[in-house]
Order: sequence, then C-alpha cells, then structure tokens
Amino acid sequence: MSTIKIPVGEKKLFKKIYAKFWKMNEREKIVAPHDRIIIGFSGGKDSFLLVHILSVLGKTSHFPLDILVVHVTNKQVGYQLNIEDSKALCESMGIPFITLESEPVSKIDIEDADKNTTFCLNCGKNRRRALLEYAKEHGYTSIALGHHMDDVAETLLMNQMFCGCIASIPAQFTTEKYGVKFIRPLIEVPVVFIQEWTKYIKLPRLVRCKYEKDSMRGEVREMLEQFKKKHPFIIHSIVQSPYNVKYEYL
Ligand SMILES: Nc1ncnc2c1ncn2[C@@H]1O[C@H](COP(=O)(O)OP(=O)(O)OP(=O)(O)O)[C@@H](O)[C@H]1O
Repeated sequence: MSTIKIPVGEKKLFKKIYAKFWKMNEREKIVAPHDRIIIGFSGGKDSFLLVHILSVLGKTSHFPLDILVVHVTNKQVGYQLNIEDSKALCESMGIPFITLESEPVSKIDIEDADKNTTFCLNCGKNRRRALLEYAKEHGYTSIALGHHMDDVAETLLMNQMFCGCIASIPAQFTTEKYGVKFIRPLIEVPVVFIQEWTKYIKLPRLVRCKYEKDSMRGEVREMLEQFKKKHPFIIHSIVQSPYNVKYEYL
C-alpha cells in the first residue's frame, strides 16, 4: 500500500475534526507532551483517523509524543485485518505497528454467544487486558481508543435500556490495577465527519467480527441510524443529557 494522499477537500474537513479534538483536549487535557501512547487499532475508519490525528499532533515541535499502533487479534471471532497493509499505512505516517494476540474467550461464553451478551463483553475485556498488560510492561502512559460522539450516545442509551443506569464512556479514565489511562481523542467528533473524511481513503482490508451486528450495541446503533435520518440533531441531544439533569422531575 502506497503512502496515503488525502484529497484537498478532506484536508479542510480534517482541520475541522482536528479543531474539535484540540478544543476538547484544551479542556480535558487527555494528551500531554511527551506522553507515551498506544493506539488501539481495529483497522476501521475511527482507528485510522485516530492514528492520523495523533501522528499530526506528535509531529508538532511543542507536542512530542511516543506512539505505537497495536492491533489485537482474536482467532475465535473471525475478524481479520490485512496486517501488511496496516503496517505500511502506519509506517507511512511515521508510526510503528505491532500485533498482539488476546486470550481466548472461555467455552461457556462462546456457547452464550447466541444470547449476544457475555461473549462480546468478554472478548472486549480480553482485548483491553492485552493492551493494558503490554502498556504497563513497556512503560506506555495511555491507550487511545477511537470512540466518537455517536458511540457515546449509543453507550448511554444501551446502559439505560439494558442496564438501568446512566453511564457512558468518558474522555479519559485511569485503570487502578494497571495505572494506565484510556483516552478517547475522538469523543467530540460526530461519526458523519469521520465517514465523510474516510470516504476517499483506501483503508486496509478488514473482515469484521461475525457477532458485531447481532450484539445489543448493533441493535441500538441500528435504531439510532433510523432516528438520525429524520432527526440529525439527536446525537448531540443525547450526549448533552447527563449534563442537564432536572432533579425535580426524577
Ligand atoms: N482488534 C483491536 N485491536 C486494538 N484495538 C481495537 C481493536 N478493536 C477495537 N479497538 C479499539 O477500540 C475502539 C472501539 O472499538 P469498536 O469495535 O467499537 O470499533 P469501531 O467503532 O468499529 O471503530 P473502528 O472504525 O476503528 O473499527 C476502536 O476504535 C479501536 O481504537
């Protein structure tokens, strides 16, 4: 895969996306100069944008960063990434790329896969553990994930609908056990911007997880997609809701 050429129109859009990241970082301080960051790379559009944003930031003289891109494999779920293309893509941005293998999900959870819950949760947990262990062992301070604004809305709704609580995914969160921080630089970027920006970019070939569409997240995502067609503002509205609690009506 040759070095990526980003079309001019996309450069403008990238500036807009970057400004959203920068503004959020000014407020939340999730990334600081000299941080050592692992980027969790699935191979999809969000991961790719994340690599691009942090590579641009790390190249500015006042914000040196030590970045490593990591893809975690799991043979059970059938997602497959073209490793060579991904490596070439990251290296074209001046960032090293490695893969790690996650622990398999236990047999009981595989049997439970039809119920769509335990398997996905455990697969995600094992993936995060693989990233955390590597980060701790090699002295990385943070793990960056490509969740965006629509993921925040999705998670908020999922928790309300299936768990009876109000919780989502924060911009940063430090794990007590590992002392490593998860960061989400795209948390204030709506997915439509990412879809638009990656429309013209040839991403590495990726076979997605076979359980992805059937998960609860998949169901909530589909529902939101339907609503968004008619009411594009609902994502902003959902994301704002925890900051606007009307206690007198609870
Ligand atoms: N196999 C993996 N290895 C490393 N990190 C991963 C992997 N899968 C997901 N991640 C990280 O977790 C984030 C959220 O995962 P999720 O499966 O929800 O991806 P997504 O929303 O489809 O994003 P993407 O467009 O990057 O695939 C990704 O953006 C990425 O940072």
